[in-house]
Amino acid sequence: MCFPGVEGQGGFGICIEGNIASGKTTCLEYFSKTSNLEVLTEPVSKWRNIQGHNPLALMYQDPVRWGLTLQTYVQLTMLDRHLSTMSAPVRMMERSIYSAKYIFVENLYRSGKMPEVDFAVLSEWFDWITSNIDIPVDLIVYLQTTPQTCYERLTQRCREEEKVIPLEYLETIHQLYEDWLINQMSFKVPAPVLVIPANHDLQKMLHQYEEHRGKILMGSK
Ligand SMILES: Nc1ncnc2c1ncn2[C@@H]1O[C@H](COP(=O)(O)OP(=O)(O)O)[C@@H](O)[C@H]1O
Ligand SMILES: Cc1cn([C@H]2C[C@H](O)[C@@H](COP(=O)(O)O)O2)c(=O)[nH]c1=O
Repeated sequence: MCFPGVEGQGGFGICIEGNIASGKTTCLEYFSKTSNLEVLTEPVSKWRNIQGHNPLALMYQDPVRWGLTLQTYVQLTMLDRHLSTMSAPVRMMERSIYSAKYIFVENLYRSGKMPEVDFAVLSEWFDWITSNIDIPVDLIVYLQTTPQTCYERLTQRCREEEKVIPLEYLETIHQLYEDWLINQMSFKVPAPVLVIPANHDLQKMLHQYEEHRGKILMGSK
């Protein structure tokens, strides 16, 4: 049994990856003005409100109790994003089901904040999904920042749930991303990776996006 994903729809799928507050949404906003390209932002609003509950806030308050709850919902909503019908030949999506598992679930588990049984359940779900459902990603764009830059941007963005995040948390997430996408020594990387240095100010970032536009969209031609 294998269900078709984006590829089955004949499209080209790009995932924008990076640490919390690295500038992914800003990047997507910029590319959203491109014709024949659809942009799918992360479903954070769903993670902040499922039938009146806020699993994102609960996870930050008590990760041991609520990590599984949040990550189960993240996995479902990411899968839903990957499998949704394409409205343009190129899709640019914020993060992926892969980073949810390889970065955030992995971090909860390794830091001792996710019980082994919760990790086992999530891992079996993830393995089942990725072996039975075609979730093709054609290109990963990694916005590479320092944790310090993200900390400053996160503080400036001031999302209520994230006020408890210390710099060390962003350092750990950063290292997990580097081991996955740069050193390629932790988990299988599902697509070629284009690295864009992303510590620069907004103007320079937009300039870089223009410079990289060809490389990002080329594979879709
Ligand atoms: N290059 C940049 N320089 C300074 N601030 C930025 C830059 N890119 C984004 N920001 C700001 O940083 C915060 C986080 O950016 P955002 O795009 O929401 O990141 P992400 O989607 O990766 O969490 C926002 O307040 C945004 O306006
Ligand atoms: C994918 C994923 C995200 N989160 C958390 C991390 C952040 O607080 C938000 C996402 O915001 P960003 O600015 O787009 O990075 O959600 C999480 O806890 N678990 C996950 O799998």
